[in-house]
Amino acid sequence: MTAIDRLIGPGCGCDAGEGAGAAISLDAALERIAAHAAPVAGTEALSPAAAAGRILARPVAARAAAPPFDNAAMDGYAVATRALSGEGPWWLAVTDRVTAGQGAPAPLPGAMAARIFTGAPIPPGADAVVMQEHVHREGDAIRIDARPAPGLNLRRAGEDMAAGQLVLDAGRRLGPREIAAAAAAGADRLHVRRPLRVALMVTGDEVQPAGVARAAAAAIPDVNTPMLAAALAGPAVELVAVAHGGDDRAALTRRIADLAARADLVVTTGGLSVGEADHVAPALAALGAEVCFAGVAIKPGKPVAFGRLGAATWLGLPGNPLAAFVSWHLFGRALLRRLAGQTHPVPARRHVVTATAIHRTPGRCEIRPAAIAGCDAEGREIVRFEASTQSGRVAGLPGADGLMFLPAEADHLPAGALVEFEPFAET
Ligand SMILES: Nc1nc2c(c(=O)[nH]1)N[C@H]1C(S)=C(S)[C@@H](COP(=O)(O)OP(=O)(O)OC[C@H]3O[C@@H](n4cnc5c(N)ncnc54)[C@H](O)[C@@H]3O)O[C@H]1N2
Ligand code: MOO
Repeated sequence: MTAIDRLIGPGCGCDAGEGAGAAISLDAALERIAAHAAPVAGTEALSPAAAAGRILARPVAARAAAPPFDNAAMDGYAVATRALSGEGPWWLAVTDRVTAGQGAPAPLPGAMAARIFTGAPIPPGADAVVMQEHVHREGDAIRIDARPAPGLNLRRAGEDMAAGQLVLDAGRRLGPREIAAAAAAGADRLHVRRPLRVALMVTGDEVQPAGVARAAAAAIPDVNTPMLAAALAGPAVELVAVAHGGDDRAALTRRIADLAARADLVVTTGGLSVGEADHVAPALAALGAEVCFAGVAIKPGKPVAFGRLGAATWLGLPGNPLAAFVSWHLFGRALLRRLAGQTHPVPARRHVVTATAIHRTPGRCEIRPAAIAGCDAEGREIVRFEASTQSGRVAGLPGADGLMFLPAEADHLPAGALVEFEPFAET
């Protein structure tokens, strides 16, 4: 009998035999998230600046060529190279002054020059800009000693983007790089997904806000609420509720039902294990949740669970803070991306080598915080880490650069073993 009675309800489509038994693999769990979480409906149109951090719902194509007209790449003098006859030096009268932002300049008559500034439109007839440092100016004339090549210091219309060119696919998270491209494409409105409504609930009577916990016997400071609120902070998420569920099962059940009615995603921590005081799974069962997995063969994070509760999605993280952190990193972020419609691939894991030997109990894929500590003689990154994984300890997290993955079957890995590593940097 599993902790959750109604594993894999109708419509979920998961493999009931596998899901209801032992913990499934990390990859199988990620596949179930991909298969059973769908992007939420609802989009809005925002200016590029206001869309920062949101997920693009429609592709962006260039409204016009970028740059829109030929313009100067340097401050200097626009000239017509074909009008420079014979050998230099050439003396040219300066007939015009063209600044960035002014209207269309007059055509350049033959062997003359126009003073021009970076970004200013190139006068018709000119085909090169000579930098002012390469010109000798006397009064209203300039002397050029070396023949400029046609196209010198010119930025041609459309050389960055052609009109109509696809610049961004739907599903991209809009960071500074994407917003730069969208703005250059002339987009004044970007269609983005509405923010995801997320409710967060930690459980356990012993878990209290830090100030309360200091004063109370047998209480511990709540790590998971601030940690997950920080992980969720950002324009693509609206944190609609931050709740604390106590160890009263009926009250907890009502609270979860309330959160599920208000949120696209309910994230709980704790109460997932097998003790009588672990009430989250029974509460979910009482509410008729469809559970796609409950238990993944990873360490830490084994009890992590995922399913649906009415129209909401539920992610149950273990209470131990490192287990909650790791399972959020692996599954929470994948689930958020999926619900938010973010389809652009995130950077893949890379390979690194271990600084020291590892002895461990095989069985679960182990995910251990690790810090990059330099490179070996072959240029491979070396990682350092603590001697064992303790799912209640988080003191080492600030010193880590990412998570390393130790294969489930490995009981001994020598120093210098090749392992997978996923950096913490935004993915
Ligand atoms: N008999 C068994 N016991 C346990 C098993 C098992 O298979 N059989 N699994 C262990 C594993 S692995 C984990 S991980 C934990 C997960 O337990 P829960 O998800 O039910 O979490 P809790 O029991 O509620 O809490 C565990 C631990 O974490 C502390 N905690 C909880 N919430 C917070 C918070 N917000 N901030 C800081 N610390 C928190 C809590 O006080 C407990 O010490 O179960 C093992 N047991
Ligand atoms: O799976 Mo638990 O998260 O090891 O402590």
